[in-house]
Amino acid sequence: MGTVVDAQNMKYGRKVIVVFVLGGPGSGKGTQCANIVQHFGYTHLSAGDLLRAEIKSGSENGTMIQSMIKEGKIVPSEITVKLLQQAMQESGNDKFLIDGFPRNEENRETFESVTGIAPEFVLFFDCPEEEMEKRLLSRKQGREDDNMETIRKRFKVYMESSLPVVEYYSSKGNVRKIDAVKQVDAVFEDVKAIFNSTIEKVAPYEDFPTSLNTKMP
Ligand SMILES: Nc1ncnc2c1ncn2[C@@H]1O[C@H](COP(=O)(O)OP(=O)(O)O)[C@@H](O)[C@H]1O
Ligand SMILES: Nc1ccn([C@@H]2O[C@H](COP(=O)(O)OP(=O)(O)O)[C@@H](O)[C@H]2O)c(=O)n1
Ligand SMILES: [Mg+2]
Repeated sequence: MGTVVDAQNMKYGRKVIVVFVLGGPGSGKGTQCANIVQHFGYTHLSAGDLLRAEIKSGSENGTMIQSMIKEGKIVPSEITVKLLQQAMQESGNDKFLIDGFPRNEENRETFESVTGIAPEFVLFFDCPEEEMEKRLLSRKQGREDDNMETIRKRFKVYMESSLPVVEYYSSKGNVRKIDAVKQVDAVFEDVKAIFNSTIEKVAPYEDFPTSLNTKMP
């Protein structure tokens, strides 16, 4: 029998592992998530990417989401949690990196109450604002929010609304903090050490390639 946490995290007939990946805009969340996927077999779900896909799909909420992103505001949790839940269900995987979420208390509470899932831990990329600003201004992904005016607003929202979420998990001893100002490879060395020591004691992804796309009975 599982522990209380196991029972809470039982979803779709299997135990679900969620790692929240947090850090300021431009701290390197997406970059490191791509590396973690390769090495540890997680499914990467970026809340921002899901919201941008929702805009592109022409959904009824698209216009509202687009204007909120342009203003650096946090989209109502009801929308974001629904998109995350759908993506988790469709993935067929049971290990998720949830990137850029929860970004405020409302995100955190809604996810917790709707899914009943508690994160295994929070991976927190700690990076000075001037480095994040430099990275965002040279990120060439054609994003409407990577301009100085919106970046300032995003930094303000990050300080006022997102950092308190990190503090919440920190007070529960559930945050793994990474020095994100280093080069990509050096950051990944630190990330790997965390995943190797925290979760992957059992076996690395490469040893069980067939287990990933099958739903457990
Ligand atoms: N450690 C790093 N050093 C320098 N540039 C980085 C580093 N990590 C990511 N980048 C670059 O900075 C930009 C923002 O990275 P990204 O992973 O998109 O951050 P986030 O998802 O946190 O906003 C991208 O252009 C990326 O290539
Ligand atoms: N949980 C979330 C995540 C992102 N977003 C919106 O999407 C924008 C971009 O988020 P992102 O995670 O892709 O941005 P980065 O931190 O990767 O630069 C945010 O500034 C918010 O406007 C949101 O409303 N709620
Ligand atoms: Mg990102």
